[in-house]
Amino acid sequence: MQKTTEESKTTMAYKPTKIGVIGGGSWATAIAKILLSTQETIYWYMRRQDQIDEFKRVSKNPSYLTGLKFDTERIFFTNKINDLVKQVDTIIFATPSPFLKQHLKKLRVPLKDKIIISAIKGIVPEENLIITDYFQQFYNVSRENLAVLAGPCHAEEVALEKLSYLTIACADREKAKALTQVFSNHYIRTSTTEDVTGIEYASVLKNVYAIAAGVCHGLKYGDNFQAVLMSNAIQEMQRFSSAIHPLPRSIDESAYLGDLLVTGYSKFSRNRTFGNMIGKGYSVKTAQIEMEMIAEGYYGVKCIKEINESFHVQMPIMEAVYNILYNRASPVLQIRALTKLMH
Ligand SMILES: NC(=O)C1=CN([C@@H]2O[C@H](COP(=O)(O)OP(=O)(O)OC[C@H]3O[C@@H](n4cnc5c(N)ncnc54)[C@H](OP(=O)(O)O)[C@@H]3O)[C@@H](O)[C@H]2O)C=CC1
Ligand SMILES: O=C(CO)COP(=O)(O)O
Repeated sequence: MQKTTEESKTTMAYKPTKIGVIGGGSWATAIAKILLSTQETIYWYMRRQDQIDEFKRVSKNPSYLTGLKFDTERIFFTNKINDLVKQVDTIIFATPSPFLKQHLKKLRVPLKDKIIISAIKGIVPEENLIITDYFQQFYNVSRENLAVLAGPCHAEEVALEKLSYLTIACADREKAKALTQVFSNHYIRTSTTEDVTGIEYASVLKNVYAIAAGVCHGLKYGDNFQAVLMSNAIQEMQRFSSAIHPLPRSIDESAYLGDLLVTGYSKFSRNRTFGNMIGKGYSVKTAQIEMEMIAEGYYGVKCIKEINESFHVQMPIMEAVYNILYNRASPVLQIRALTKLMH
């Protein structure tokens, strides 16, 4: 009897072997590169067959991280989400949040027995749910089978193999540990945490604060003010996280503060770039069209604003970004008002 229990424990231990990536943008491409350093083969869903055909022809993603060469013999591409889900035990979602439902709409294969990893730093619009809550409520995936990939890590630096640190958040420590093996190589170090919810909200908020940093830069505020803005941003993040998911956490760890800093300061940040354009006088629409990539904070700020209507956390930076992006408020006046609240 004892032996049977031990045996079943062994067979139940999670070992990711068939891993699928969902998404065709920069982050999905960087994740695929990391995975191919630890796995023989991967499965990869992209929405457009023409992109897949071109990828196979030139051995590169034709639109994102175009300097990266791939051994396409080791990649099973598909533009049919069901085909990918059927094949794999572990699925990494790396699409921008506003398009997630568009892909899931076509799904007929159940997800409940898969390990789902969200690499998305956004919230599902309309439902206003963080990604793990969405999969739990709408796809019946248990907490233990849901993980988040977080940390300060720009796809462009992964492409260049610059040393980066990732964090896997999962309620099940053993699964998190198993996943660190998948995401660790000579330029990526990976650690674990159980604060799934806190990390997800922090990953959304840092995008909003990076937009604020960009707006200020575009308005010609200097590094001195940006440092004050970032200090106030981490306090705002701490207040919100404590209200929405009270848990002892060290907000100065790299998945929270580190990600805020890299997104607020890096030239690679889409959110900062977007904010910078707004500060320089571009309209929201024009900035979005010119960027050609997705600034998640644009969508995130609306969701956080709506969620915060039930929590009433004092969030002046988030409010200023919301007013600029959704109420056509003047960036000059909004940031000037914000400077009076910073300390
Ligand atoms: N880039 C990074 O360094 C990091 C990004 N992330 C997160 O990863 C997620 C994905 O971002 P990222 O890879 O940067 O995004 P990108 O801006 O690089 O890629 C955009 C993706 O969205 C798709 N897309 C664009 N328009 C539409 C549309 N109308 N309908 C459906 N799909 C569309 C594109 O598909 P197509 O090419 O077919 O148009 C492409 O796959 C985000 O949540 C982001 O916060 C997290 C960590 C790092
Ligand atoms: O999350 C990121 C870095 O950790 C990417 O941020 P951007 O989407 O602003 O480029």
